[in-house]
Amino acid sequence: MEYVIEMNHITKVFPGIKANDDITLQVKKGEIHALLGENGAGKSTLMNILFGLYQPEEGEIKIKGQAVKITSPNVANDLGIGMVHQHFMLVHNFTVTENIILGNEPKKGGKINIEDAAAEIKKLSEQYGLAVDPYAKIEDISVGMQQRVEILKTLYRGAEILIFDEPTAVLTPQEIHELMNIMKRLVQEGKSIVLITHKLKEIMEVCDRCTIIRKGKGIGTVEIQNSSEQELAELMVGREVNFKTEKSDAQPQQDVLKISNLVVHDARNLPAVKGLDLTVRAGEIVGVAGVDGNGQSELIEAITGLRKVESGSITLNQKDVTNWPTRRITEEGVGHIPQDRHKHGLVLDFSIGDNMVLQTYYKEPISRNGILNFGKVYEKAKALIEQFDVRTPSEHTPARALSGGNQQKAIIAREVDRNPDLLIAAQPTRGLDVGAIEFIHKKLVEQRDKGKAVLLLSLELDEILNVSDRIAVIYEGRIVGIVNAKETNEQELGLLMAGGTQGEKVENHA
Ligand SMILES: Nc1ncnc2c1ncn2[C@@H]1O[C@H](COP(=O)(O)OP(=O)(O)OP(=O)(O)O)[C@@H](O)[C@H]1O
Repeated sequence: MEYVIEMNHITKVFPGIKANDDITLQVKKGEIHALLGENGAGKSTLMNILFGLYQPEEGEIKIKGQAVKITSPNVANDLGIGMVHQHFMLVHNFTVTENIILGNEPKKGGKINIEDAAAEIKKLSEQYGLAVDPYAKIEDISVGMQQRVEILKTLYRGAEILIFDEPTAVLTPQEIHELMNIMKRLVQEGKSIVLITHKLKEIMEVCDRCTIIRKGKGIGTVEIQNSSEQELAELMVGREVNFKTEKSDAQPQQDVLKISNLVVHDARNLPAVKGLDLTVRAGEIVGVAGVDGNGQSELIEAITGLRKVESGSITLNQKDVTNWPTRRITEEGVGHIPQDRHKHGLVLDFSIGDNMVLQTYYKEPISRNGILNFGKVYEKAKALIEQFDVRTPSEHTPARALSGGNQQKAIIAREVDRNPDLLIAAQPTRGLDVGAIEFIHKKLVEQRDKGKAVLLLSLELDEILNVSDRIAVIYEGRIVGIVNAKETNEQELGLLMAGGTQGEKVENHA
């Protein structure tokens, strides 16, 4: 059998951790090969080695049977390896074409020839079903289209092997569906794909084989047609995983959050939240379901004091907190697991310990008489790392060096530990592995059972249905329906999310 990629017995050590410990990955030509593992298992490290960003301490790499040394991404490109990163690397005020040819410009008489490039891009986009407008500016196109530009960039450079690093984490369900079709088309046309994803459904849908790694070690490779979601989850985590969150019926009490007729503008100063009403009570989890871009981000930013409220009101425990500064809102009892963990969740250059006390560093017992007690900071951090299973060499490690999923666990640890009256969780499990998702869902339910109010925002309907007690559907900046989670299903929610009207059996608590 011809392998396009052979990574044999790869070992890579970082200070304090063996990120890859004798891992072997063999990818056949024309297959979609999944790389699966818990957060911090070492998937990105292995792919960064393949793309020339890191050098392994041990092991060999063969591309199409030839032993190679991939010393930089340029060498990887020359070997026909392309990488579609999770965080896109595009210049926002350049056009699609300008981005694709950047560093690889076709020249005619010393001048860059944009027309030729655009024609070539059009040809590639038709061949692989990657709809883009070559002359559109990146800042004006959707996230899904930006990703297609990243894919085209690799194809334009002649990639035969494409690495996708959690490509669906940032996409809407519709865009995910399109991406799955694009991947199928790419392999039909002879390309080979390595797909890093935590979503087992996606693996079952498009992949041929799957290599599993656990804590830096290779566990094995399975044929997808002979496997199941349950088996993959168990191989990855090393124990049985429960996909369904166990919980008793909610016992809701008094109103904690009450939002009335709220109007909030977006970054372009256009109305994004347009007269929204919503109540979350102590002892319940309210899920907000909706297609991305219907005012969810602006709603959370308004509640947490990150964005101005134009009109309407937000009350917390009967106190009007509309347009209060963020710190006062936090002190009033709001915890926030933000959507964008890099922008609003962590200071990446601070240690994980320092990040654990971002909102409490100036208070007792972390500080006394204005003096920070580092012993207390690290004692607290150590306890949270242990309790929330944050995989890090130590509490002194900079947040930046943690894997994406472990950064998220650190934020959740900090926010849940403060035991806020209202916990806002926005996409709390994005990028997390199934074992960690199970754990986080349990934590949300625990908060609820302690009599706290939980507001969950998620684009994953599975998550909304699994965790919430009531579900509020947001559409064009308003709550268009509130349903009991036990009495609804994906179809009904999908209809409401698309602006449909609410059926008879819907209760109304807004
Ligand atoms: N540049 C680095 N310096 C130090 N440690 C690192 C570095 N990059 C990764 N690590 C560590 O290596 C381990 C593997 O990380 P890696 O990012 O490969 O995991 P992953 O499987 O991709 O995780 P996730 O699914 O959460 O993205 C982690 O413990 C991480 O903290």
